[in-house]
Amino acid sequence: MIADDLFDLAPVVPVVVLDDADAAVPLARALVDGGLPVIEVTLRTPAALAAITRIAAEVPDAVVGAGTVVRPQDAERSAAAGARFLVSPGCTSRLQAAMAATGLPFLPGVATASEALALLESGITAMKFFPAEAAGGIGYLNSLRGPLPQIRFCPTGGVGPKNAADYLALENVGCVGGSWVTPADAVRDGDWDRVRALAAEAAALRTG
Ligand SMILES: O=C(O)C(=O)C[C@H](O)[C@H](O)COP(=O)(O)O
Repeated sequence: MIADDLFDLAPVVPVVVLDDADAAVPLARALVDGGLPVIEVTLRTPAALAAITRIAAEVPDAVVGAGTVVRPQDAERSAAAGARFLVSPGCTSRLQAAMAATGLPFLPGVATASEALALLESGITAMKFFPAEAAGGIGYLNSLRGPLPQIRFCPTGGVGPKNAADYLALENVGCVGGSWVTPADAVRDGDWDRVRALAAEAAALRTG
């Protein structure tokens, strides 16, 4: 799988923050059952790597990756834990090299045309656009399409049920990411029915 393939698996990538690795498997099952097999577990909590390992081992239909990859060692550790893709909020040359060295597909974060151009020089055409709403939103992404039609983005940051369909309608958007599918209280309370329902709504966003 290359990074561009991630875009074809699901319209929405849930961005998950897990404090308890025991919640990882039921959470992932709820997302897969709802129709969202691609799951980004952020490395924001000590439980994250264990959560990735458990999902990779126990939920075969899920494609679990690591988010918030910000240091070169995060890339190696995520790969060792079983992550199948990597996502970073921004990128540096060291971080790019470390992510590439894992052999995994990765979505490096960009917020400007220059950052996108720097990655394009390495042949990278799939990127995260972060923080999507704060960095210019739909208008900005649409403006990038003229000079950079070969790049497809996963906008994340401020994307939710109100604007996700509008992002997905852009030709240079492959999928969107966001935390709204896995609200903190639902995860804390183990309300997997709610997560499954939110995932089903999100999975239905891609109209064609
Ligand atoms: O953790 C990372 O690697 C990030 O880059 C940030 C997340 O993707 C966004 O914080 C999700 O944004 P919301 O959907 O607005 O909550």
